[in-house]
Amino acid sequence: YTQFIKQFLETAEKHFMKGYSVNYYIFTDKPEEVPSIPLQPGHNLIIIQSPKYPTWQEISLRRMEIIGDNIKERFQKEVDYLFCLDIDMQFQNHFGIEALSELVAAIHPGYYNAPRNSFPYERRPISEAYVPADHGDFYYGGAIFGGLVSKVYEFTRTCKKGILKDDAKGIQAAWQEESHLNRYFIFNKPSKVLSIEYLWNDQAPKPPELKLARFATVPKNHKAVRDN
Ligand SMILES: CC(=O)N[C@H]1[C@@H](OP(=O)(O)OP(=O)(O)OC[C@H]2O[C@@H](n3ccc(=O)[nH]c3=O)[C@H](O)[C@@H]2O)O[C@H](CO)[C@H](O)[C@@H]1O
Ligand SMILES: [Mn+2]
Repeated sequence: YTQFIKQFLETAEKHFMKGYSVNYYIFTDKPEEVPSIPLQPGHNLIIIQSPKYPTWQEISLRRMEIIGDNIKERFQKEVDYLFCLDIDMQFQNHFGIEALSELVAAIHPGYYNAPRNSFPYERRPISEAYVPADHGDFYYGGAIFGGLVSKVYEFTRTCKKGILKDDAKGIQAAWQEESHLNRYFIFNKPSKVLSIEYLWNDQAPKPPELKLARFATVPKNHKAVRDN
């Protein structure tokens, strides 16, 4: 996934939080593969060495734990707000402080127009990510969440605990950490819900109601980038 960093950072420099100070924290097990990109004054790139996990599902799941640990160790001293983002993404238009709030989630582009009973929430009651059939308002994407550092901390800690409990039972939620995220936001409402402009799937045709995308997926060859 290090191949996605260049485009992510170059487009972030054009569109993300322009005029504000920004720290980019890149989590990777391959620090030597992080390209050096010229950054604006007041912008910093910090590489955080992370363990290698055997499957893409575990890498994605473990983000909750890694982000939480790092909030405690350093982010809370260094920043006010955090956005936690997938790397296989690019910025395409302005993405600024209008997106900030105490706790922020984004509607998943695949389900913004879908009936609730089609949302891929975790449906097994044995899982900590379980969502009963009569619950849920939106289906959120796992590729972006954020907010005040303290709120993101609480959120990542709760998800991590749920993930570990599931692990002890030998199960993994339907969409890994995205399932735990969705469960959390049903019972702890985000103070801001971002529309599909802020999380768009660029491989899908744009519906007429979407005039522009701000943050969108980059196509990836699953076989080439994933170990499993
Ligand atoms: C658009 C969107 O909502 N995407 C979500 C979706 O699939 P995606 O297909 O977008 O998941 P993905 O393959 O992008 O993995 C999630 C993220 O984990 C990181 N990563 C993953 C594998 C790896 O070998 N190295 C690495 O760094 C990387 O930042 C990547 O962007 O479902 C996943 C469930 O687990 C996550 O919730 C994603 O956020
Ligand atoms: Mn992704």
